[in-house]
Amino acid sequence: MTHQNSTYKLGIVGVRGYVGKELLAIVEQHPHLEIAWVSSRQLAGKPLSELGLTDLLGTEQQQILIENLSPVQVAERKTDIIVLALPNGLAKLFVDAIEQHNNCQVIIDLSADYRFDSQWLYSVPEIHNIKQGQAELKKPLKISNPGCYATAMQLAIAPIKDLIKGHAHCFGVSGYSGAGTTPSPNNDPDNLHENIIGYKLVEHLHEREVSEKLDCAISFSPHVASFFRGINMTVQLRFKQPQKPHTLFNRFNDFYAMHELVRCQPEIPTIQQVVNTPYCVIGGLTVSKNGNRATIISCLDNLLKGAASQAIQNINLALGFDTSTGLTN
Ligand SMILES: NC(=O)C1=CN([C@@H]2O[C@H](COP(=O)(O)OP(=O)(O)OC[C@H]3O[C@@H](n4cnc5c(N)ncnc54)[C@H](OP(=O)(O)O)[C@@H]3O)[C@@H](O)[C@H]2O)C=CC1
Ligand SMILES: CC(=O)N[C@@H](CCC(=O)OP(=O)(O)O)C(=O)O
Repeated sequence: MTHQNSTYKLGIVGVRGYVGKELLAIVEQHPHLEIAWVSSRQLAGKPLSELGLTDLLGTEQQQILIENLSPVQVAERKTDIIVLALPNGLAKLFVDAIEQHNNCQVIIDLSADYRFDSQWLYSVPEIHNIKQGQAELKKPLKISNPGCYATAMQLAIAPIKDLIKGHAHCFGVSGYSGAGTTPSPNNDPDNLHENIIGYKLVEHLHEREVSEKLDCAISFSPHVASFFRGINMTVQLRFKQPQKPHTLFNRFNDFYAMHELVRCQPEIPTIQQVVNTPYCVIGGLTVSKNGNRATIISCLDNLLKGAASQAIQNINLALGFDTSTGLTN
């Protein structure tokens, strides 16, 4: 039974990473969540203060030691919620152990490993419905958190997907934190200096993710640029029937009216508007004179609405809290 004054214990595997660290910062401010343990191989034995969140952590919390926990050690701890913030391909070892020990209510995986697995809930909370309090019904409730680009695309397309003819064409530009902390050409400062680089120009995993989850054909070309965080997603659409700008704009306003973390505006949104926030801003809707085509832009912070704050939205819903609990002041 969920109580509005309950506190749930949460553990993070992969706390050194960009997303793990954002999660820790949110949990520290959340009224119903508290950190039970955090795991990182490289930072094992170091105090939490090593992560540099000193404004958020009390003096005692700063001294909590980061551990290097094996899958079995993670599973043995009695923890209400376990968040896996690991690179793709590593979750299964942890998931198998957690399921065997049956000590936790919710597992949430940030990677792409379970996005197409019918045993897992996939949820952009404004589009796919996690029923409030669902964690009580199934133990553990397994949630696969959507990808960052995939979230930006789905939020920009969902309200008008039934009007679209052919593919929606999506041109995404991400900050280099999207490529994680493991060195690669896509997060190499020299490579990115004064630069923007396209990659996986067809068949990026998020192309399939959006086409399947939204049941709407899309094509997607990702790019990475020299800024650290944020995604700008420009979506070009053709319509089955000519459309008027105000009809389309009203669709967006109506679709997101009850969802405070998605904002619609006439102006073109920018990454500066969303960085360090849990919001997605959709705007700049421009329709051709004949009404046959339009372009729209969505912007979000890849580490927050694209990952950590969206995970918290899903955890909130699973536990029976309002989706934005702990994310807005
Ligand atoms: N960055 C982004 O914008 C987004 C990322 N995601 C997904 O979230 C997940 C985390 O991403 P991100 O934080 O960027 O990744 P990082 O590369 O920044 O961090 C990865 C984390 O996993 C740990 N780790 C790496 N290898 C292993 C291993 N073999 N065993 C145990 N722990 C390991 C690392 O810590 P240590 O080496 O100390 O153990 C680190 O804490 C990824 O699956 C990513 O695809 C999803 C949406 C957006
Ligand atoms: C700039 C950059 O490299 N971005 C990453 C997206 C990160 C993400 O959303 O990860 P998963 O969906 O794989 O969990 C990429 O294109 O793979």
